[in-house]
Amino acid sequence: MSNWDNNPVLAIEHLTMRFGGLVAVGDLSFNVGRGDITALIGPNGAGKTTVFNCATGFYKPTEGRIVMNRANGEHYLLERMPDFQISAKAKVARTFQNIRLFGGMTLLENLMVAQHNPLMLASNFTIGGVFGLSGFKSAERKAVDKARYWLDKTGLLDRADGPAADLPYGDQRRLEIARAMCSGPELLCLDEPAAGLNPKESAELNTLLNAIRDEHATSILLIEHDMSVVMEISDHVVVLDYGEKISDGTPEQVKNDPKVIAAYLGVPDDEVDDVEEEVGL
Ligand SMILES: Nc1ncnc2c1ncn2[C@@H]1O[C@H](COP(=O)(O)OP(=O)(O)OP(=O)(O)O)[C@@H](O)[C@H]1O
Repeated sequence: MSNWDNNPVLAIEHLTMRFGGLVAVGDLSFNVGRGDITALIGPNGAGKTTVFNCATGFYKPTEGRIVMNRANGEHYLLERMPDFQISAKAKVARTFQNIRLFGGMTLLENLMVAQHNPLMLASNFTIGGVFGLSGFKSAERKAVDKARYWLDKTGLLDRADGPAADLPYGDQRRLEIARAMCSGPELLCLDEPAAGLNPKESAELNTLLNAIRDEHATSILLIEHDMSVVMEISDHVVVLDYGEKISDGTPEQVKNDPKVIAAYLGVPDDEVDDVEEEVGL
């Protein structure tokens, strides 16, 4: 039995999301294995971002359940939780397809904002911070250390005090990942992390994601169009087309699935062999 069936960190169960008459996601079920890198792939408009938006509290699904199984044995039904609790309690963090950093803030400040919840608690909701109580000071020191750790891990430490908006695109993408990691997630959801990266940056991203999985007990669910990234680092691949799952398995299984090839080439299943021969696959 596969790790994702045996030990799921996230279970998507019969998820449906309708926008008026449009079914963006229809009766979708799949698991994300604990400790796996899982890729959610599919042609444009297949429903990938909608799944992310449902799992991270941006959309309330029309139907279905999304269950987060934390390592401490707690279970959370994400479709019932507001987004700030999904991050704080269920320990799910995400990045966006279009980068959303605070451009006018420094890199370090961006990572401190991500730790707002523990800092607010340590400050007794501001009072402790204003009077400089020791509990707050120690929490603040820990938050700075954590921010510096992730800046180092993402190769951005030497720019810690510069504005985020001045970073090149690839660095901004890594800063978004560092910011998400500062919230201590057990599941990290990445929406097209390799988009716009050059081959060297893509290879560095692969190393970073492997390190996050292996050294920080964080499972990863990513949406990605770059097949070199997907095939190289994923343990598990789920393929969507028109809001439905058409394939689910190891990268090798999915790569050779005629339904997947047909969806990507935009041809019916029974014409796949002919088209493959034509394009030299
Ligand atoms: N807020 C919304 N209101 C109406 N329709 C939406 C909304 N969000 C998504 N859709 C529609 O749902 C379908 C799935 O979109 P979604 O963005 O989830 O696809 P995707 O697989 O992430 O695509 P891409 O790879 O292009 O990012 C599309 O037809 C899209 O137009």
